[in-house]
Amino acid sequence: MVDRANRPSALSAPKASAPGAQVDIVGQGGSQKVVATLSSGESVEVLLFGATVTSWKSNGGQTENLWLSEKADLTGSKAVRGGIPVVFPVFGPPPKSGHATSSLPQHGFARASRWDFLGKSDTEDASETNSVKLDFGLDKSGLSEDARKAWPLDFGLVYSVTLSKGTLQTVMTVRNEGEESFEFQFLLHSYWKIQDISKVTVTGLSGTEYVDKVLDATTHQQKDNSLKFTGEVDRVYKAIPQDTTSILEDGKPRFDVIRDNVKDTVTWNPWIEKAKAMGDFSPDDGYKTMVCIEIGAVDGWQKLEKGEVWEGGQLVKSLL
Ligand SMILES: O=P(O)(O)OC[C@H]1O[C@@H](O)[C@H](O)[C@@H](O)[C@@H]1O
Repeated sequence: MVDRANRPSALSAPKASAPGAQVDIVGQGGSQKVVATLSSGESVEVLLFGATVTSWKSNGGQTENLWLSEKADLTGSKAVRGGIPVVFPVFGPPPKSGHATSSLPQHGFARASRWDFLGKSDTEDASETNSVKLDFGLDKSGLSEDARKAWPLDFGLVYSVTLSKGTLQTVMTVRNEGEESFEFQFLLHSYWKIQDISKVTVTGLSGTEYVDKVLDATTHQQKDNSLKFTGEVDRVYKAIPQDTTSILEDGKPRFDVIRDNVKDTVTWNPWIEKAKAMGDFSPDDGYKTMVCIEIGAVDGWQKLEKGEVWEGGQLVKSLL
């Protein structure tokens, strides 16, 4: 699925421009975003702040696939509530002490840093003209002073967002550009837009162990092949053997989320009380129309030695 050999190196120049896609940079300051639209109408919007995908429309531009809070801060002051925030280099609250990420905020700095737009390019399949790849880059020089102090390592991230007719691919490349090795976690905190959470089932997790953060933070086993949402869910599924997790509505496939070189997936819905408690979550009953299926590498740590590169991400099919 992902051509590792042809990935751009961290912060390298983009390839030639893509035919058939309109790409614009719109807005000012912290609200600046890249908007790409295919000639067939599908579109994607990526806020430079956090390289957060805030909209993905398929079906000729008719179907919005991402949930975005009505109170999401889109000004570059705060991580976005909705879309696809990028979690790096730590997932959740960092280890209390003794780890290089310990002084970072929850979910790390990537979602709250301004990224560079590196450019648009053709996809790897030259015959597939109706698609466009957008590359975004972040390195040490793009961090706030606080984040740089908390994680003073030399790294280069390239995040590639590829829009095709019925799919969106989002892939991260992490490069160790320093002298010392470092450890990281990575997750794509994707908020999928659905019609009615009471009709949603998630499949493709059976037989997998998960940590239930709502129940008791201990490990359980997913016995059947369908996860339903009848209350708050916050689970970390680890080392999932199969590549695809599917979201069904009313028994009909809605999204296929395909992991690429990552093994873990978080399932999250805040439900009534937690949704109300979040100042930037709106409307209050918005939990009914979203489900987070978040692929990543969060069980333990990925280690990169000097000069090494890691890559992982997702391919998502919108099946409406
Ligand atoms: O409010 P935040 O930092 O965006 O996090 C939202 C949720 O993100 C999920 O990935 C975590 O598993 C939850 O525990 C957390 O509540």
